Amino acid sequence: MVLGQLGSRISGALKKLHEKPIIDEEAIKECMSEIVKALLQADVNAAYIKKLRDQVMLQVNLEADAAGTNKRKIVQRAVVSELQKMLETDKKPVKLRKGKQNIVMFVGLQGTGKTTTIAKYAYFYIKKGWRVGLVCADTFRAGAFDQLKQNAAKIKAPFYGSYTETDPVKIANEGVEYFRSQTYDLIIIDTSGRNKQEEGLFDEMKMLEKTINPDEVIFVMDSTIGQSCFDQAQAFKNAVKVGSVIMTKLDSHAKGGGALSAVAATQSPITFIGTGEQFDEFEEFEAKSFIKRVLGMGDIDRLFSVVQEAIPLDKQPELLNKISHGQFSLRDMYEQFQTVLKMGSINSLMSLIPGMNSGLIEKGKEKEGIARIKRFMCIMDSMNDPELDGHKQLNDSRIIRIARGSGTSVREVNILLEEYKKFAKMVQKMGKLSLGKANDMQNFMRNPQQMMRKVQSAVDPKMLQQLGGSANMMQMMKEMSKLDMGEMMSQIGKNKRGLKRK
Ligand SMILES: Nc1nc2c(ncn2[C@@H]2O[C@H](COP(=O)(O)OP(=O)(O)OP(=O)(O)O)[C@@H](O)[C@H]2O)c(=O)[nH]1
Repeated sequence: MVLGQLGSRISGALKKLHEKPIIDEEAIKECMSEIVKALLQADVNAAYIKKLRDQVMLQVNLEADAAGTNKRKIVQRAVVSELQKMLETDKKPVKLRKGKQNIVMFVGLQGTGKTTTIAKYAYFYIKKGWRVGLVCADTFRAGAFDQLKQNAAKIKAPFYGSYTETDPVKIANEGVEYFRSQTYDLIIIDTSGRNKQEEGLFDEMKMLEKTINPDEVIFVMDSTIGQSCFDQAQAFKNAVKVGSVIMTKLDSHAKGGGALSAVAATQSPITFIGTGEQFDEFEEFEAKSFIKRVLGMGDIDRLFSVVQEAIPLDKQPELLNKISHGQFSLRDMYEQFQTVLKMGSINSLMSLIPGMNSGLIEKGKEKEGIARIKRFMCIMDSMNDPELDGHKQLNDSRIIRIARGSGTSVREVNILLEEYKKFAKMVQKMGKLSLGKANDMQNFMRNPQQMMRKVQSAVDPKMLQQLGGSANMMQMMKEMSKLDMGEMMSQIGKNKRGLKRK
């Protein structure tokens, strides 16, 4: 999780407060002083920190007199709410609509990660089924054309640009017209950057904005400069109609907290954050969810919507039914792999679960895992229907043929079949425990210890270890058991209705 260090220091200070036998003024001051230090180190503006501290103390003093109020809870609630306020803006970003030809222009200085971010942003919409076209109107930097073209090829998006044309306005116009005529949902324009803010850049941005009249202008900001983001964001905002901001490189620097709060202070809504160099290292930003995740409090609402978006609504009952009967074919495994790939980063998914350590799977290992899943899927693409549905066993000659057809090796096909057997066995055991039935999920929440023992006997020890061991699973279940089931179920209902509308 981005800003993990800041989050663990704040949650550590709150935890220490929870452990104190008496919560007096001194204990609260001590807790707040640790939080203040952590925020200062993340480069958050001192005036903001002072406001946050004063507001928390005010809340404690106001509410503590009411009978039965728990000071620990008041402090925690006030800290979360003040951090949230610090990252929120009243202004809402433009909502793009599929089916409408949305034109989005990206602006930002050189090296901030603009071109990479464009590919991430396009990929985000392509995964949702949108038709996205990319236009390179950066005629300033020599390598810009090739870089965007290569990125476009990687995400399988069409690209428009010219090696020889030097007028960015002309290219942008032609590119927009080209994708418009082909009824694309989203047309993204990459524009030039400069090493520093200068009039030449702003004049070019203004000309482009006037000519192509974009629905949205997105400013890409490098978060590693911390608080200085304020001046830069303000300068771009004054030059063109910046509707929203994407912050990059939040994975790589301690100053991220300062950068986020500084941009929010310009009243520009932050819509996404970049958390790595890969195209799926990109997260939607929503202040409350972000704060809860940074503090290890999870975000169950978002977890439900992510899972439900990934598993099609009509497939959900079918899947539960199959698991509860212990059935699992190679085709089911293929579909599960598809779901995992659609859900994006496993680590960011983990951070949505309360109490779950989001850095559980090392970064490099996660990528290896995804590459392996993709190879397994290639192998399964070379199988025929009876083999995928478990109606026909694979003999040696078929295994050799499948390995050749998928460009893999016999050894890899055998590894896949071994993995499949382990999965199928686990599903069979889960079926016997009826873990898949919805009402048993409630027992799961109510009596985590008993259910934990059942899970331990069903889950492959290696997989359990990957999830942080049984102690971590236990903690996660305890946290989940604290949640209000009624609220969770109603949330599922809400999300289902939302999905049906699409
Ligand atoms: N760690 C990390 N690196 C990133 C992120 N986003 C982009 N980068 C890297 O930042 C560097 C600069 O990114 P580019 O996309 O080339 O920068 P740019 O802003 O398009 O540059 P110009 O086209 O010159 O304006 C590249 O090495 C990217 O891989 C991020 O979220 N995290």
